[in-house]
Amino acid sequence: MKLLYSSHLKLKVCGLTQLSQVTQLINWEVDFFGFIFYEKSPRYVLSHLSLEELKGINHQGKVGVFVNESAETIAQMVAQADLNFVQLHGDEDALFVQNLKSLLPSDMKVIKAIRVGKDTDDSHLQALLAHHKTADFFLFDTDSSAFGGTGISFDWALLQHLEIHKDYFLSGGISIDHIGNIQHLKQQPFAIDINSKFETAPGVKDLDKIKTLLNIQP
Ligand SMILES: O=C(O)c1ccccc1N[C@@H]1O[C@H](COP(=O)(O)O)[C@@H](O)[C@H]1O
Repeated sequence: MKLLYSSHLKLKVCGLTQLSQVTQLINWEVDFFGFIFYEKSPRYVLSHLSLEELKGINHQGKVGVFVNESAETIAQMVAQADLNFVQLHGDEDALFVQNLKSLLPSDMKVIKAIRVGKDTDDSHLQALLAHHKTADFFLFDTDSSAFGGTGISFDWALLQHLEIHKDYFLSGGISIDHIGNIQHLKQQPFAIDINSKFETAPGVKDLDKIKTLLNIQP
């Protein structure tokens, strides 16, 4: 999929709840599909789709998003929905990730969300990255009491001073309006993660808007 100025930048569409939309996005060669397994989210996927329906989605980029869920439940959901990636969006620590990985298939990738708050500084962020060095990917998002899906961006300037040493997803209120600023980042994201800014209602994606994004030229 060609996105923005770079043919390497991948796209994750998160918070999906409708099979027809997933099918359309697969046809448009979107790379990753995020399903929220957090009951308090308005995008809680199991209110709309069964594990069987999720399993039936034929794609290698299925991401389950979990918030402070037990490792055993995550492993169960991974097996039953045939997920390819686990995104940990809560307060999970490195020990939790290690234990979780021991329960998951060996090719399973873990994305650790690093939530950036108003008072987060460089040294705190750098320490968090060091702590989570066993995760396969980082995902930077805005901190909030809802954990995610707020549509609020954090100050990307904070990333400029970090040594990230890992592929990362850029997230948090990403919209068409400021997406062009990504090109100024020192370490380019592996993927951008879009969610609430591309919706008509929580969990219902605005496919016209996503199409516009996919057609953006440098
Ligand atoms: O979308 C949610 O409801 C959600 C709830 C709890 C944790 C994560 C959630 N979504 C993730 O939040 C980010 C940012 O979303 P937004 O662009 O700010 O709306 C995205 O990575 C989703 O994976």
